[in-house]
Order: sequence, then structure tokens, then C-alpha cells
Amino acid sequence: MIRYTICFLKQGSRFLMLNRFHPPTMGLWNGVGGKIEPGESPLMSVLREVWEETGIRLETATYKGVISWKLDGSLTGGMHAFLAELPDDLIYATPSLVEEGVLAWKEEDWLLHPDNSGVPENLPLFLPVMLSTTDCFAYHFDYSKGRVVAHEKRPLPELIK
Ligand SMILES: Nc1nc2c([nH]c(=O)n2[C@H]2C[C@H](O)[C@@H](COP(=O)(O)OP(=O)(O)OP(=O)(O)O)O2)c(=O)[nH]1
Repeated sequence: MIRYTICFLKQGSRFLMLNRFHPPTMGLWNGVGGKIEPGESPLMSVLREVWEETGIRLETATYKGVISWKLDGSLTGGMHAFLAELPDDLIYATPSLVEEGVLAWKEEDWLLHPDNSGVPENLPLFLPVMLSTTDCFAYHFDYSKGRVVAHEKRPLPELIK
């Protein structure tokens, strides 16, 4: 069920974000990630996706938990979420056009601004928690007609860490 990964690439108070050309989250500024390929662990998948989509070779990324969703009560999906701190001296010029969309640096305050409809609706509901604690959680979102109608956050069972 958890077929995707996502990584938030942080440098100080800003994030390297992807404005996606294609669904899901088409036209929105999201983290970098994609489908887990057969035989890959979530970490292997996210390191590969970050490299493919940004050209950045991360040595590792910090696991932050799992995000799942239910669409109109039926279809379900999920992604393993990671956070990576980029070195202060890494210079990455943006905007940068890549196959999946446009990469650009976005300030944390901008991403989390209540008037910002340019990010996935669930992002401001999980990212601040991920940034404020080392604990991992299972975040769940129920969507109805494309909008989040309910969400919850539970401790992540040790087993699936
Ligand atoms: N913030 C947020 N991200 C989401 C949601 N749903 C969802 O799939 N994503 C993320 C997970 C992945 O990082 C990305 C989708 O990956 P993708 O379809 O581009 O996967 P891929 O690169 O392997 O694509 P493909 O070429 O094989 O089709 O979007 C959501 O509800 N909120």
C-alpha cells in the first residue's frame, strides 16, 4: 500500500521544491519523490528519486514517518516521508527545469502560509510536525472531492520504521 516516497530537501530556512507537471499534486509545489521500485527499500528509493529529479547525491535522509490517504472513501495510497539537510555551501541555481517539473527554492514561511494554495493541501498539516520533532508518525488524510475532510496523526509502530 505504501508505494511512494517523498523527501523535503532543506537548506537553512528554505526548501528545494518541485512544481509538478503531472498528477498527483499537478501544478503544486511538493517535495521530491516517486514510486518505490521492486527490490528497493524506501530509503534506496528516495535517494534514487532525489538524484534523478535534482542531480543531488544524498548520502542519507532522515525517516519521518508515513503519510497515507483515502480518496472518496475508497482508493488508498501512501508514501514514506524523509527530510534531508543540505550543506550550507551547496549552491543550487533555480529555477531549474527538469523532466518532472520546475525546481525552485521556497522559504518555509511561504510554504506554510495559510493563504498559500500552491502546495498540496496536506503539506502544512504534516511538514511542521516533521520539522519540530525527531519522532516519526503515521499521518492519514481523508479526501472528499479533492479536499481534505479529515486527518489524524498516530505514533508510528516500531515495527514499520
Ligand atoms: N504532499 C503530497 N504528496 C503526494 C500526495 N500523493 C502523492 O502521490 N504524492 C507524492 C508522492 C511522490 O513523491 C509523488 C508522485 O510520484 P510520481 O507519480 O511522480 O512517481 P514516479 O516519479 O515514480 O512516476 P512515474 O514516472 O513512474 O509515473 O507525489 C499527497 O497527497 N500529498
